[in-house]
Amino acid sequence: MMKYSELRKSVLDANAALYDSGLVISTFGNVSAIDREKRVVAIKPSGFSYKAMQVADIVVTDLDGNILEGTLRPSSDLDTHLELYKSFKSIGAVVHTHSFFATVWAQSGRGIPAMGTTHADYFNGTIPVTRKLRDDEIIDGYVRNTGKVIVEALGNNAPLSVPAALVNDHGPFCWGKDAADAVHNAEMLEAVAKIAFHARQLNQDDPEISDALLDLHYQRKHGQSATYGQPDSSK
Ligand SMILES: O=C(CO)[C@@H](O)[C@@H](O)COP(=O)(O)O
Repeated sequence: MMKYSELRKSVLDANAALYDSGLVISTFGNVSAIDREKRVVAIKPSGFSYKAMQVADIVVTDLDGNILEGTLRPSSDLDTHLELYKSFKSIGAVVHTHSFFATVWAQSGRGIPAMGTTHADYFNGTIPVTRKLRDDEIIDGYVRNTGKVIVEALGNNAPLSVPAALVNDHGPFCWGKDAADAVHNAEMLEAVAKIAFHARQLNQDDPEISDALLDLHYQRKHGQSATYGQPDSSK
């Protein structure tokens, strides 16, 4: 009997959605989600085929990483996911990918500046890149402190206002209020990373958008629930 079947199913579905998005190849990347009331996290098993994954393969741990349900080894990024949940109280899920353009920015050691409204619709400012992790932070077969450098890089930004960071030498981590939101943010990150890469190729001096335009797009949003001008029913 699986005690955390609903959480595990939501994480299985999000990992499947991540694979279907094309943002991950092979077994790169991972998705987890947290149940803050039960104080548990469900995460993808390490190195496991997305196509073959079943609910019973999703690993459940406590917030210290102790396995509570599941027989497989949890993702090698579990410590990073747990650190983000402990530091960012407003998030419900974490996604890691090696998506092409976001990873290009991460490996270049540069954050993605807000150069257009597409960026501003989802990220309220520069998407930060972390410092490089040092060789002495490689301990017992793991790169430690990845979560710590993400939290440092985000600085004073509210986690859900800039729901992504680029880990230097590695790749992007994204998060959201739930697993579907986190996967969507990973998709938007890759779209924005690709636009910014090519914009910079055309114009090295491409300035960032104004604070006013950033604020308009980030705060206003768009769509039926947007807060700008009400539909003119008189037309
Ligand atoms: O970079 C790697 C593996 O080399 C990890 O960040 C990730 O992409 C995949 O690791 P897991 O399969 O989740 O353990």
